[in-house]
Amino acid sequence: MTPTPTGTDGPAVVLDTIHKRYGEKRAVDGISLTVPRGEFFGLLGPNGAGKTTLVEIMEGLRRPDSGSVTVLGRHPWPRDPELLPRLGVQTQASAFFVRLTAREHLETVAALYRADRAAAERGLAAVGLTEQRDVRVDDLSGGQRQRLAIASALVHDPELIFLDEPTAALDPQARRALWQVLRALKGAGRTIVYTTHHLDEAEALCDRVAIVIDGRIVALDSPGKLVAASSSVTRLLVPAERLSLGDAQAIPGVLRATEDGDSIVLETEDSGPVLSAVDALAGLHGVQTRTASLEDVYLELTGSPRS
Ligand SMILES: Nc1ncnc2c1ncn2[C@@H]1O[C@H](COP(=O)(O)OP(=O)(O)OP(=O)(O)O)[C@@H](O)[C@H]1O
Repeated sequence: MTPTPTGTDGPAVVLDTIHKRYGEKRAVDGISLTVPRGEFFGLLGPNGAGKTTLVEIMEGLRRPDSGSVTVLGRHPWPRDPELLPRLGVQTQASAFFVRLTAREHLETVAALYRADRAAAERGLAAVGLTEQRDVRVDDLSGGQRQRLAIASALVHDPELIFLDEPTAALDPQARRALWQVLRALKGAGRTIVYTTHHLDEAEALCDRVAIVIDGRIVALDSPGKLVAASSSVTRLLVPAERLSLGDAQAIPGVLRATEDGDSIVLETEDSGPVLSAVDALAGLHGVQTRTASLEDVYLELTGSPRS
C-alpha cells in the first residue's frame, strides 16, 4: 500500500474561484478550496447544491466555465492520462461488468489500471466481499454492488479517492465496516473527498467538511469547530406524557419548547437549572440530554426544519 511517488508534496486539490453554469443555473458559484494531502474531506449540502458538479470538475469530467483547478499538482482538464491512474472514483451510478463474478469484475478493473491480479482479492477482502467473490455481479444485492463499486475505485491503490455517498445502500453493519476501511485508507496516507448526506458519518470520519448551498461554500472547518462555533444550546428530551408543552415553555431558562413525537424538546443554554425544574415537575426518569451535533449546524445553515 505504498503511494505512487508523485514528485510533489503540494496539496491534493486546489480550486480557485470555480464557476460552472448550466444555462441560467449557477451550479458552482465561485468556490475556492484547498484539500491538503492525507485529508479526509467531506462535501455536504442539500440536493442540487452543486456537490457533484464540483467533484466532477476535480475528477476532470467537467470543465469549469472559469477558475483554476489543480489536482495532485496537475490540471485535470483536458483529460490527463498521467493523472487518471492516481485517482479513484466511485459514483452513484458505477458501471459493472454484470455478467462477470465479483472477482472477475475486480480483476478486469485491476487489469485496466495495470494493477496486479492479487489486488482484486485484496479489494474484495477490504470491503467484506470475499465470500461473494464467485457470485455474478448481476446477482449481488444493492449493498454488495455498492461495496464492489468502492473496491473498484480502490483496486489500483489511488492517491486521491472520490467517494459519492458510498454508504447509501448499506445496512448498519456494512456501513460501520466500511468506516473501518475508509479510516485505514486515511491511515495509509490517502486523500479522500467524500460526499455524503449522513451528517453522523461526516462527523465521525471527516477532518474537515464544506457545507455547500446554491453553489457556494457557506461553512468550512472541522466538524468539531463548526459545532463549537454554532451554538451553546442543549436540548432536553422529556417524555411527553409527563410534561405539557405549556409547562415546558414556562420553565425559566427554556429558550424554546417543541413537541417531537413522544418527547417534549426543551432548548436551553443553561441546562442545570432547567434540569432541576424538569425534575421537580416530571422527574428525570427517561429524560435525555442532547448537545449540538453537525446535523444541527447543517440544519441551521440550510434552513431545513428541525425534527
Ligand atoms: N448536466 C446538467 N444540465 C443542466 N443542469 C444540471 C446538470 N447537472 C446538474 N445540473 C443542475 O445543477 C445544480 C447542481 O447539481 P449537482 O448535481 O451538482 O448537485 P448535488 O449537490 O450533487 O445534488 P445531489 O445531492 O442531489 O446529488 C442542480 O440544480 C442541477 O439540477
